[in-house]
Amino acid sequence: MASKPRTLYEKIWDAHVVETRDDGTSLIYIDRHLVHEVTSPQAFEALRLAGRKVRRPDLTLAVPDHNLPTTPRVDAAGKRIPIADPESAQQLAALEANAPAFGIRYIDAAAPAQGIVHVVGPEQGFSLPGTTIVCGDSHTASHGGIGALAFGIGTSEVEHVLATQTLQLKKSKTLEIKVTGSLGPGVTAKDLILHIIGRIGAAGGTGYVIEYRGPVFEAMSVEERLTVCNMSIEAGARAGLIAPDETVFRYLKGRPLAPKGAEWDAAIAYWKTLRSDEGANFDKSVTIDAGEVEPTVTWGTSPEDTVAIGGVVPDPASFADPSKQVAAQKSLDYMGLTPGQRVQDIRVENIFIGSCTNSRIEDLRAAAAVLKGRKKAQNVKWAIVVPGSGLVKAQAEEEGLDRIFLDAGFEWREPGCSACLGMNPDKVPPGERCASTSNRNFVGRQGPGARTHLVSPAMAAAAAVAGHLVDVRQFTA
Ligand SMILES: CC(C)[C@H](C(=O)O)[C@@H](O)C(=O)O
Ligand code: SF4
Repeated sequence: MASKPRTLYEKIWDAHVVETRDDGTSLIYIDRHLVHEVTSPQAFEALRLAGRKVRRPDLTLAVPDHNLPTTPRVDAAGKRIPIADPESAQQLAALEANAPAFGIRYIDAAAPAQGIVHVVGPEQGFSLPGTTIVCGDSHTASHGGIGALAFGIGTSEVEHVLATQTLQLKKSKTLEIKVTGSLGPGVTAKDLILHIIGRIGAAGGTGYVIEYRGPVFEAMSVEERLTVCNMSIEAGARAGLIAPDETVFRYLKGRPLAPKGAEWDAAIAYWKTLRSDEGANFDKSVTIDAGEVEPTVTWGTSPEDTVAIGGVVPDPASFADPSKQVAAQKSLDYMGLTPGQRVQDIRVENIFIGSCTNSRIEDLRAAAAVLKGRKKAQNVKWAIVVPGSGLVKAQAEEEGLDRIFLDAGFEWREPGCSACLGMNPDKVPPGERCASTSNRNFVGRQGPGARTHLVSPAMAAAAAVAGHLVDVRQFTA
């Protein structure tokens, strides 16, 4: 008898179940564990107190990213410049000490391969198709872009994975997001995922693992797929997945930690089986026409508060749900916006190009293509580009992108999370606006009182030149 058709999620899940208990929870084997400085100190401390070791240090990779200032990390003499903020300095010191003490592979803050953990994983070939990947970080969903079942966990779970290489989990439901047609010129993966979240809502994916399906995703580069899956968590989903294909295999081949030789051939043979079977059943399915997607921005304080660039700030009364009406009014008050205001009239004083959503080489190329030969507007006080990793930075410099950014009036920084969240010195001042390529526009996310508009890299670059949110297609037409 033919076996029941399974979704990609079910295939990866089945391959990792160690045991399932009567209450429906399962013990899942974890293939890869990424560790950063913010959510790991207590986990290591607990192991130390219990006298336990890390079960599989070889499957664990640590790299600092959140708290590091993006200013130079070594002085002219090659000496490390200490971090001024005591808490950040302490967390970095803890990771620097814990990694060698527990035998874990560590990428130093000043090493060329350092970067945002979700940029580093795929880049090093640590994140692989069909693996289970966890990290004490919600945007671990990113790695779904290479076909891994990847999701964020809490600090106590970080400890559990370090100690046992397993995790207790309940199986998620499956949500198919099918995108038909193709994206128009100037419309990017970021616009698409913002549009999707606008459609299904910030809780639309709660309880689900999303699989993104259709020709649009098949045509995407790995970088674009990572952008899409990165924001699955902003739709409330546990994880996001795109079936791995030749594009992914080509991307991974030869990466430092990817399999080699016969192991590579065996891996490819397995990875080719990683797609949802014909007739596999999803618990829910949503279809979106790519042709309807415009360059998209957010107007409020939830990633679901999206609007096409040609649109207007919505009237809270226009929402059917009374609680959404209240939330929208609060958002508008915080954002300093009025209903009916044209989105293109919203002036911005800050531009942030970076974060695990949009700091890979293609993102920087897209922004530089708009900025080439142009300058940021007078009213834009602060514009920074923060490459996702040292390798991205080096590649961009080789291509001369740094010159384009600097000539346009941008700062060119060291890799890290930067202004994506206010945990390091890169902050947007209170009451000011930022066109940001990051993934969260929450109250205070980029600093107390900061007002965030989420956009694609090309849209951020266009806003820098115009001094207000603007349709990038005016620049590229
Ligand atoms: C600090 C970290 C735990 C947090 C996360 O889990 O996502 C951060 O990366 C974020 O983006 O808000
Ligand atoms: S770049 Fe932003 S979203 Fe990504 S891990 Fe860092 S803080 Fe979280």
